[in-house]
Amino acid sequence: MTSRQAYAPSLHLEKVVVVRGNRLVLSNLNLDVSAGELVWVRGANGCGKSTLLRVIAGLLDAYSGKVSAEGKLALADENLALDPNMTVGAALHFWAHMDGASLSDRDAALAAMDLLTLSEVPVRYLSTGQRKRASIARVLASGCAIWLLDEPYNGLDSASCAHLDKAILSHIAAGGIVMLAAHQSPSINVSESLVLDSTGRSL
Ligand SMILES: Nc1ncnc2c1ncn2[C@@H]1O[C@H](COP(=O)(O)OP(=O)(O)OP(=O)(O)O)[C@@H](O)[C@H]1O
Repeated sequence: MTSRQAYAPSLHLEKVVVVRGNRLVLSNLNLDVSAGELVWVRGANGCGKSTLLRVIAGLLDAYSGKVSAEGKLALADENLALDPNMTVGAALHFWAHMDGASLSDRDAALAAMDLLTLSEVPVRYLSTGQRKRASIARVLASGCAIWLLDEPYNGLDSASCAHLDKAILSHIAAGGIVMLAAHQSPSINVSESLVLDSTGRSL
């Protein structure tokens, strides 16, 4: 988290219900997350982990209930929001600029995800793991207080997993919030584990 955040971030979900297609995906979900917390969202395929992050990010509407966030949010999911025809450095700078972040924030994010040597490479040439690292770097460069990371470890080698762990630890130590959806237990300590069951309830 950067010094631009002048107040403590928080997330609050109250009786959130989400319907997708004709299916109840999240059912009466309550959640409170405070500054400095890492929440691991887990559960079986299709239980609603990605849906939850997208609802918090404001990309999907809840059918009912309340979602409120103090602080700016950044989401990294399977959709790579980087222009394939730009270089990695330019694509990340574009988003950092949109988020009100600086070139040095972008450079710090590139360094954190070990992408400096790929800065001049077009996004379309990246391998799967490199694309994932670039997607995470976009969140790191955003300066947002609340990170929503959907399966961020998928496709990463062990060195990149360690880079990501370090970035998450540093973000929560600085008072940020991380919501992390993953099937595997993160190797760093989580503050809370939110387990969704197949009917979208938290266990
Ligand atoms: N666009 C959509 N329209 C209708 N239903 C959808 C849509 N997208 C997802 N769903 C359904 O919503 C449910 C939750 O999907 P979601 O992607 O949130 O699950 P998940 O827990 O992230 O799964 P996984 O572990 O496989 O990534 C699934 O039953 C899925 O089929």
